[in-house]
Amino acid sequence: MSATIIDGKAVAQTLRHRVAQEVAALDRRPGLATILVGEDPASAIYVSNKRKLCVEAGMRDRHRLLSAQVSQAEVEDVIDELNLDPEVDGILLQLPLPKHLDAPSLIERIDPDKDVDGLTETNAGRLALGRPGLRPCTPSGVIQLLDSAAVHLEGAHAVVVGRSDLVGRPQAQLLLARDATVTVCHRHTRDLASHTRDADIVVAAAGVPKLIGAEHIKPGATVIDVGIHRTEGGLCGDVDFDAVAGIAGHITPVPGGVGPMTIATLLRNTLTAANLHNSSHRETRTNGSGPARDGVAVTAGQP
Ligand SMILES: NC(=O)C1=CN([C@@H]2O[C@H](COP(=O)(O)OP(=O)(O)OC[C@H]3O[C@@H](n4cnc5c(N)ncnc54)[C@H](OP(=O)(O)O)[C@@H]3O)[C@@H](O)[C@H]2O)C=CC1
Ligand SMILES: Nc1nc(=O)c2c([nH]1)NC[C@@H]1CN(c3ccc(C(=O)N[C@@H](CCC(=O)O)C(=O)O)cc3)C=[N+]21
Repeated sequence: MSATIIDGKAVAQTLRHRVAQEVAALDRRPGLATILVGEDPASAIYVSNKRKLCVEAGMRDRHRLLSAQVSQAEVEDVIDELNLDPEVDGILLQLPLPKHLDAPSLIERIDPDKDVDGLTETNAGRLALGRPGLRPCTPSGVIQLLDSAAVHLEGAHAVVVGRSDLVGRPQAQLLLARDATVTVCHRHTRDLASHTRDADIVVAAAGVPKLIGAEHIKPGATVIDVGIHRTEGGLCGDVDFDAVAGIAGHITPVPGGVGPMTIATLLRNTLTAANLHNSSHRETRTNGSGPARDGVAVTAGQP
């Protein structure tokens, strides 16, 4: 094995520690609300991890567990209530939702300034236009991992495998915002390996176990594995780690790579949202002009 392993667990811990320090200095504790519909065991584990780390960072934890049979209107009511709750700064609607629910319209119902997943049309639009806003946690965490390993992004050829709303598409936009030359691959891509083999950076987010093998990677390239699969042999990603680690320059493991960064970034986004709410509250008190609605105080190029 020649690749340097990017330790997502360690980078995530550093970020969570930084968030906790900032939270401790605030007058008001930021609050994160998680909504879980149904009993999918993997989703339940993710949400409980998010809640545990939220409390560890000194934030307020709100949780709504809804039955798998809940109606669209009932979920809408929960979102409306959390949108109005001044103690809630961030709302996370865990995906996927049961098939009878209309996920896009529920996501769209979340107040964009509480949308810590960065999935509303407003925040997706802000990202597409390079404006400040809340960014999706996983792709934003990937950028932070690349930065932690001092991987050069400007002018690099980055190939993103996948174009989902949650990962691939925002990942491509974040890399573009950092001046990478970006190729996006998907199910209709002909000859995937011909694209990835040319890449300085490959971000694998296809949801296919061990899709990316040695034949897909240029020697010395950076390989980021977003995929997570539970198999009989334990967790694995979209990358065949053992095969690729012999060729890549940098590689993220599964577990211990992107996953922990997703949660740490969720906490950072909740802090960002709280700072926004605190400053708009102050403005309301001082000049009575109402809450600032012009976006979130982070710079456009940041993850
Ligand atoms: N570590 C973490 O924090 C997170 C991990 N994940 C994991 O990441 C993976 C991707 O998640 P998500 O984006 O939500 O998944 P989706 O299923 O929503 O999207 C998968 C994307 O990959 C593309 N794709 C599928 N098969 C291939 C293929 N053979 N070649 C090229 N492209 C392909 C699809 O193309 P098309 O659009 O044409 O259908 C689609 O755009 C999953 O394993 C998921 O569990 C997800 C979120 C967070
Ligand atoms: N609205 C929404 N936002 C999400 O961000 C979201 C979602 N829905 N639905 C599901 C995916 C998946 N996801 C993960 C989060 C943490 C780990 C994680 O911490 N993984 C650990 C391992 C944990 C384990 O043992 O499974 C690791 O990779 O080291 C993985 C995956 C967030 N997602």
